[in-house]
Amino acid sequence: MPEPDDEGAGQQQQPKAGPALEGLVVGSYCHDVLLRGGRVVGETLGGAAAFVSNVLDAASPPEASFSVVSKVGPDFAYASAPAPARHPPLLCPARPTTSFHARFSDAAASAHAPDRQLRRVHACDPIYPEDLPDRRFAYGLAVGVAGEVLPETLERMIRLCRAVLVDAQALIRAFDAEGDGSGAAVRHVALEGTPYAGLLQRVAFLKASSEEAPYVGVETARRRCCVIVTEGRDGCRLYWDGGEARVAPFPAVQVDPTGAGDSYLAGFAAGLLWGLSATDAALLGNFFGAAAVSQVGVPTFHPKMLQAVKRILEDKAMPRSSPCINGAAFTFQRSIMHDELHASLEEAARLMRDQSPPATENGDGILLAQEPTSPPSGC
Ligand SMILES: Nc1ncnc2c1ncn2[C@@H]1O[C@H](COP(=O)(O)OP(=O)(O)O)[C@@H](O)[C@H]1O
Ligand SMILES: O=P([O-])([O-])O[C@@H]1[C@@H](O)[C@H](O)[C@@H](O)[C@H](O)[C@@H]1O
Repeated sequence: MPEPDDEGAGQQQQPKAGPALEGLVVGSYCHDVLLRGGRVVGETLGGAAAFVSNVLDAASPPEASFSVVSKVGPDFAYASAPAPARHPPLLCPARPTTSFHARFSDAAASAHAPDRQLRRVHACDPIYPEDLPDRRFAYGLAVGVAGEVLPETLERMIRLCRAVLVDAQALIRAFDAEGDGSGAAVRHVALEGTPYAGLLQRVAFLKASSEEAPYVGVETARRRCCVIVTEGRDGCRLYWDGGEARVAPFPAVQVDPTGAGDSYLAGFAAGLLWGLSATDAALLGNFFGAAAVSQVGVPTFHPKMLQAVKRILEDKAMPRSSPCINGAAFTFQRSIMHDELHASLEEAARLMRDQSPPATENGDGILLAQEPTSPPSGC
């Protein structure tokens, strides 16, 4: 696992030490407009920073903390929402808040939402290296959605953080302005051809959806860092140099796929913070990804469900001093308690489902409710 990378830092001032288990989340909050069949059916707080902060605040170990570096314009409409209120963004007075239109077809029903057509309508300023706090962190999450995490910013994150986890959408998105005022269509470019490719060797985990995976080049990337491919309702797979694992999902009735990948990555990071191996931590990723799709926008978690999850993690996780996110090296393989952990979390997931009203198509609902998925047999 990479140490905070001091490459080239010799001639620069060394960053100060930070709290033992402090994380750094880098990516901007945004405005999301959800359209179904051309009709606006939802306007919500968005941006990976919102979904990630939501899960880390809910599921991190008590001794962990994190800072968020995010940028918004004076038009930001969600300053009082829990995540931005707890982790205030930087204000860019001369720029609009980043905003996306997520268009779904009338018949949208897929967990991967391949028919989710994204358009970036506004983009706030990028996040520059100098915007990052000058201190060391146990881990960093590079979670840009609109290209705001620049290569030089990711490079500085690598120097500041003991381990960096990256969402591929921060690296491989391109934006094709249509010129008709409807914003820029979001498409993907091959990671190998971007300025980020050379940084992969110094990243600990790279997460990509199955739609993004072909642009990442899993077989090449896995030789540089652990690659996680999320597969919607089918869970996820981990690929590292020397092994791979499939991790079963949790049942969910999908009403809005937005933020599933973001919530997954935050749940995964929280699992590492609890001392779980990467394959076991992926269960927590699947758990919070499933929670995210069960609600429109940034999900709220029932306190009883969170209590159950924390009891499980306190009971099953390794002592936090174990070599994981703040140790010498990551453990990738599933542990002997993997299946038991899945079963316990599934019990907690039932609490969440019992507490939230069934998803229905009621005009305000984003997408058709889906039958809860029954997880396939273990890996
Ligand atoms: N319909 C669903 N049912 C259960 N879990 C889901 C569903 N959709 C997503 N998830 C969970 O969220 C994770 C991320 O979702 P995915 O759609 O693959 O990512 P992204 O949002 O980046 O496209 C999945 O690996 C899975 O664990
Ligand atoms: O759904 P997901 O891929 O995990 O992440 C989403 C981004 O892809 C999207 O650009 C943004 O507008 C949403 O708020 C959310 O962050």
